[in-house]
Amino acid sequence: MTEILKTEGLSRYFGAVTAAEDINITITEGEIVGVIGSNGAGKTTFINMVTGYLPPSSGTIAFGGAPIKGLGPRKLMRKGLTRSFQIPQLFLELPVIDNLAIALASAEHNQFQMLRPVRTPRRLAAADNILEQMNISQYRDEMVTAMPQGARKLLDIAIAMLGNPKMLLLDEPTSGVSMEEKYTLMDTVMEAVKRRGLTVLFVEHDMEIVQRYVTRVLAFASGVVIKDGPVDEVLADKQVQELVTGKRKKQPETEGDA
Ligand SMILES: Nc1ncnc2c1ncn2[C@@H]1O[C@H](COP(=O)(O)OP(=O)(O)OP(=O)(O)O)[C@@H](O)[C@H]1O
Repeated sequence: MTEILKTEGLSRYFGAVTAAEDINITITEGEIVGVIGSNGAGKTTFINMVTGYLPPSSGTIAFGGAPIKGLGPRKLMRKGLTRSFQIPQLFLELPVIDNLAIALASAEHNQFQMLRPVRTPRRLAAADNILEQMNISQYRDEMVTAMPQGARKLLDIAIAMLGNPKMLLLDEPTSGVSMEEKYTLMDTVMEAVKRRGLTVLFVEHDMEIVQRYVTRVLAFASGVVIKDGPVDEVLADKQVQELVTGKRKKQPETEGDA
């Protein structure tokens, strides 16, 4: 199995706050990995460091065997590492098709070049293709504001998939999405992911979604990975149930405890 992402000793501090500390993980090609943890556990900090949005305080990151620490999001995108956001980063007052064409244009050029046409036939073809795969072609010429939340999430993930990445990091793909829309959204994303053979790491608070779509889980608490393993094993872990899923209450210490 080929290693695609490896972090060693990855840490990030904000003054006295330890947002992430000594994260050592290795992900192999084709894995679908869930990242779980309570609020403030360090999940987004970890994703931000890996995708070039936040410089680590220390540690190393390798993608496809090459060091990537210090590279910005755009360079990482060109190497095949992309992401989506908890709150979709979209131009709300532009048509869906233009959001895709602009994303492609800005990924292709070092600086967004205002005088070049954005809607080229090649970009439109790529955009139409991904809209179809994500089942949102019906919104092609609508403003983003006309889309329900689930469809906006799909558009944001479609943008992340545009440049044919090798690995996709999704920050809470189902947050803000209604119960009825959640499974349809995840089925659509996973079908596109499997068709393209992508490796995926996604942050998720909903344990039903985690159980249904991932094979491996990283559980974060207080900036540290407390458990990394197969989904059933991690979700059954006592410490994970106490600190992350809330399935088990932490037992009060008795007098005899040191
Ligand atoms: N820019 C920042 N400045 C200061 N502290 C920060 C900053 N970003 C994150 N933190 C702190 O780092 C810790 C980890 O935050 P992070 O956002 O990574 O957690 P999270 O697991 O993604 O939480 P959530 O599930 O709420 O999104 C928290 O204590 C948070 O307050």
